[in-house]
Order: sequence, then C-alpha cells, then structure tokens
Amino acid sequence: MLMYPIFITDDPDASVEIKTLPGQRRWGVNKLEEFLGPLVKKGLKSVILFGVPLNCVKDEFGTPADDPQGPVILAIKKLRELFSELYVAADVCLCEYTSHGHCGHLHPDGTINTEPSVKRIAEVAVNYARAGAHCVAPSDMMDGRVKAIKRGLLDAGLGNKCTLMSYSAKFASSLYGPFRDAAGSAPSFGNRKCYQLPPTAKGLARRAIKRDTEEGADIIMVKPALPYLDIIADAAQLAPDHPLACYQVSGEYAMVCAGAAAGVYDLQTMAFESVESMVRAGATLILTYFTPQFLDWLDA
Ligand SMILES: NCc1[nH]cc(CCC(=O)O)c1CC(=O)O
Ligand SMILES: [Zn+2]
Ligand SMILES: [Zn+2]
Repeated sequence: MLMYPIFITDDPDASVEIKTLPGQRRWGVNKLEEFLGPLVKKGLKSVILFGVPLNCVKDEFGTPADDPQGPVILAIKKLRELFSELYVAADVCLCEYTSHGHCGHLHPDGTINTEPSVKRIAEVAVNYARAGAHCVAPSDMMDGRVKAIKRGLLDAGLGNKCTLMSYSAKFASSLYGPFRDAAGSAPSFGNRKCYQLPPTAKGLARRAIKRDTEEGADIIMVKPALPYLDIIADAAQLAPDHPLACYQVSGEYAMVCAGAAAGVYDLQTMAFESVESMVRAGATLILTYFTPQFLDWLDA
C-alpha cells in the first residue's frame, strides 16, 4: 500500500540532496536504475513522479510539462523499460512548468482561467499515459479536470490502460513547503487558496470527493494526511468502493524527522504510528517519503 514520491530533474546525471527533505534527492533519468534497483529488489511496488525542470524555458501555459524530451516523460519510459513489475504513476500539474508558478492558466488579472487550464491539464495527462504511465494523478485542483482527463484517456484508447487518481480533497496547507522548495514550484505571487481547500472546509471536501467519483476518478486522494484523518474517514464512507489514497506530504515527513532528531520520539515508532493512523481512518494507499525506510523496517 505504499507509493514512493520521487523527484525527476532534467539534468540526466543529477543526484542532488534536497535540504528540507532529509534523505530525498532530485534524480536524473540516468540515475534511476542505481537509485530504484535496490528498492525494487526489497519490494518497492509503486512510485509517483514529480518533474523538476531546472533548465527549461517556462511560459504562462506550462508548455514544458509534456515535452517528449522532458524529465517526466523520459523517466516514465525508462522506468517501464527497467522495471517490468513497478507501477508508475505521474503527478500532473502545471506549476512546475509555468513562469508564474501557479497550477493553471491565468486571466490577465492573475485569477485562474479554468477552461484552458483544464484542457491543458488533460492534454498533459494523456501524454503521460501515452508514454506508459500506469496512473495519472492531477494535483492542480481545477474544476472539471477529472472529467476532462477521463474523456481524454478514453478518446486516446487508454481508458483501460491508465488509472486516474485524483487529488480530490487537497487542502491549502503549510505542509507543502519542502516540496515547493524541492520542485521549485512556489507561486511567484499570491497563493493557492483559490483552488485548494481551506483547512476548515469539511463540506467542500466531501463535495469534491463525491464530484470526483461522479466524474470518473478511479482512486480518491486526501492530502495532507495526518491533520486530515477525519476527511480520510469521510472519503472512506462516501466512496466505499474506490481505493482511497492519502499523501503524507513533505512537511509531515519533515516534521516526523525533525521531532525524532530533537529527541521527542523514536523515528521508526513515530513513522509507523503516523501511517497506521491513516490506515485506521480508512486509507488503502499511502504516498510517503518513508517508503524506502518502511521496506527495511517491515523486512527486519
Ligand atoms: N501541484 C503541486 C503539488 N503536488 C504535490 C504537492 C505537495 C506534495 C508534498 O508536499 O509532499 C504540491 C504542492 C502544492 O500544491 O503547492
Ligand atoms: Zn501545481
Ligand atoms: Zn481564484
């Protein structure tokens, strides 16, 4: 039930430490074999890829997102070729590729322009699926994107080849800090409160979960995880026949590590307690940066 989030950058030989995410690195495509080979041997079953383009020319449309020579498409192809048993998911968003760092297209006044955003997100998702992704996971939060992606996959003949995992209930959280640092995707102005949910928005989260199941999502996700266990439990009840994912995000991971380093608790015990709580709430799939450690700990 563990999916490992990994950062793929466009220097093919990169292996660069990410300061705010202890133990995690930005990887180049040429390094994926030595990085993931040992983990696959230990039982790693799935990864989710995040592109970290450092050398591309970003524009307001996020054009580099599905560049055939871009890091995500190259990594999908490489991983499918290297590891026949590994499940390869790809995060779909534009913020890593837009000049303004927002997750969609903007109106001249800086607000989100939903229609072209959704169209572009669906295009990117289909291109990741064409490259061989088993699963596409839109994290942009634009209204209507699940339906558009599902339609796109069906039209491309990939409806039964590629799973759609929706970040259905994604809250505007302080816990994404290390990720934005790792992915270079902080917005250049404003924030994401227009398209991510406020922490108190239980009703909106429930409606988003229902809407995504109706629009054709195959997996529902709640994010962040530990502070939102009630939402995970709600999702388990609202979508009982869907796999339910939750994302132990970068800031949650960093918090667990920092607390352990400060002597507040034992790292392994706390890491287990955190994900066991998610399982108790109803999660059946957990995206976590602790995945490599869990493979060791579960084996020991
Ligand atoms: N679309 C961007 C995206 N996709 C996944 C994360 C966060 C993941 C993490 O913190 O580990 C974010 C950050 C954000 O919304 O700002
Ligand atoms: Zn984004
Ligand atoms: Zn808005």
